[in-house]
Amino acid sequence: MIENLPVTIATFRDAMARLGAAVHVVTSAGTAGATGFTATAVCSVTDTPPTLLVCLNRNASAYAAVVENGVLCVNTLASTQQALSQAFGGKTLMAERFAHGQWTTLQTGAPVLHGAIANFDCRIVNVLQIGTHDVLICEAVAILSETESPGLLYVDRNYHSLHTPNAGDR
Ligand SMILES: NC(=O)c1ccc[n+]([C@@H]2O[C@H](COP(=O)([O-])OP(=O)(O)OC[C@H]3O[C@@H](n4cnc5c(N)ncnc54)[C@H](O)[C@@H]3O)[C@@H](O)[C@H]2O)c1
Ligand SMILES: Cc1cc2c(cc1C)N(C[C@H](O)[C@H](O)[C@H](O)COP(=O)(O)O)c1[nH]c(=O)[nH]c(=O)c1N2
Repeated sequence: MIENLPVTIATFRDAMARLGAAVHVVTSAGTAGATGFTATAVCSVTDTPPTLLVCLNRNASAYAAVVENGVLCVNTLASTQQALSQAFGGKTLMAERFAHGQWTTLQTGAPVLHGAIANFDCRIVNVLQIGTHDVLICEAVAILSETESPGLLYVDRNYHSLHTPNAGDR
């Protein structure tokens, strides 16, 4: 039998760090005000109806406002937008986070980031509590997708560009 690692928070995080993930700035606005946070725990659930999930730590400063607003926008970052990931990734004052980037709105009023590779404007339709996190089940009501720019990848605790070299670059 192969010797396995003890399952601790550290071994779980070290193993999870090996998984590459797209980086998103998840924003919200409404009666509780504008808020946002960086997330990699985002996943497609079903296309009928078009549904994503977003995992949000209940200790995050954005948590209460996101749940009260009941809407959010998943802004999937381009490789040139690493500074936004850092600004929304913790500790920065909320007003300062939105000083980075240019913002508009679509259907829900959640801030929509200009230059993202995709924007999913969503209503939160269900919430599951799992441990420290809420799993937000989100139905997309409007989408923008800009396919030209390479995406931003987070893996091994570092950022990378998802630029795929074409034949001319090799
Ligand atoms: N799902 C999440 O809540 C999540 C995901 C990624 C990063 N983060 C946070 O971002 C910061 C930097 O992360 P890092 O990747 O550089 O190093 P890290 O060692 O804190 O995390 C490594 C990996 O473990 C997972 N992870 C980390 N914290 C988690 C949590 N509380 N719940 C579930 N999964 C978690 C993520 O996949 C992460 O990429 C940390 O504060 C981390 O907690 C949180
Ligand atoms: C690359 C990367 C990826 C993630 C995060 C961070 C970073 C840098 N964070 C953490 C989250 O962005 C951070 O906790 C919030 O911004 C809350 O910080 P404040 O409580 O506002 O300081 C995060 N948090 C969360 O609840 N779900 C997630 O999927 C992620 N993913």
